[in-house]
Amino acid sequence: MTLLSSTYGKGRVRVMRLAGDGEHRDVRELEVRAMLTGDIDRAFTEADNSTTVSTDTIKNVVNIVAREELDAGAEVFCRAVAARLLDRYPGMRSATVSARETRWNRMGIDGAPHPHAFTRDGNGVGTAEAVTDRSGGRMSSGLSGFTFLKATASGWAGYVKDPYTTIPETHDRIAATAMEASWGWERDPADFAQANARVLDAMLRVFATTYSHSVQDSLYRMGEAALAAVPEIDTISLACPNKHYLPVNLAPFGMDNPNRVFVATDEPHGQIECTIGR
Ligand SMILES: O=c1[nH]c(=O)c2[nH]c(=O)[nH]c2[nH]1
Repeated sequence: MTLLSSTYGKGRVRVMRLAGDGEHRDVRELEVRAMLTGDIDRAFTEADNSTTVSTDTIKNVVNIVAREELDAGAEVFCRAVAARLLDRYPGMRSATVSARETRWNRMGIDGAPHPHAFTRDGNGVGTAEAVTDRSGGRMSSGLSGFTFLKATASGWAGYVKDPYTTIPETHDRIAATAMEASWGWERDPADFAQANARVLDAMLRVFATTYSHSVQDSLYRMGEAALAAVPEIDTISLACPNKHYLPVNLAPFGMDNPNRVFVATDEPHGQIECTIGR
């Protein structure tokens, strides 16, 4: 038998960092996963742990870097953890460190930002990943489970019709999704958080302001807009369920339903995915 590949590390390392002083605080909450490859195979094949760093130690490295990097955004934090693991453990070949961010929005009280009270942003989580080996690395950022809809200006028509087809064409429907998006950095932007916000703004502007011929059509044009808006990214991947809202048949009650009453469904759902580059 042959061990074809191996990796290991620590998942779901939950770490909250506080920056600021006195009354004023910034909060950054991440769930981190740190995975290593390298000189680790004999732990799998020979029951020999002599080159294996404990996953408990990997968790400790996450917390140590957290103490040192109180102000770093998720991307810079992931890269710092990956770099520390490779610096500290010469037997390791690569480190892949990813994070999911719980975003805390500063409360506004009497119209003013509160110095240390926050509400949790319920729409999706931010993601970041640093993949680092001894010749360099690559970073990506993203959003997971970001949910949005438009109530008209969306249709589905002109598709293959055959004896198996039952869905009617429509030029007016609800389009809704919970988006998984990630974009790759060709170079660092001046500010990751601001650049990420521009990626999202560009995508939502296209979604909201243009007619959607399909989820496919919207995703491609949203990705194009993100690439145009942020020159530092070189790819963007989008994966979107088409969360169907199906018109309810009210004819048995003598009522029409010109796209006013729908049943909200989670399953089955269309699943539309693409990756766009320059
Ligand atoms: O935007 C859509 N894309 C599809 O591929 C599809 N298929 C379907 O039944 N409805 C839709 N809507």
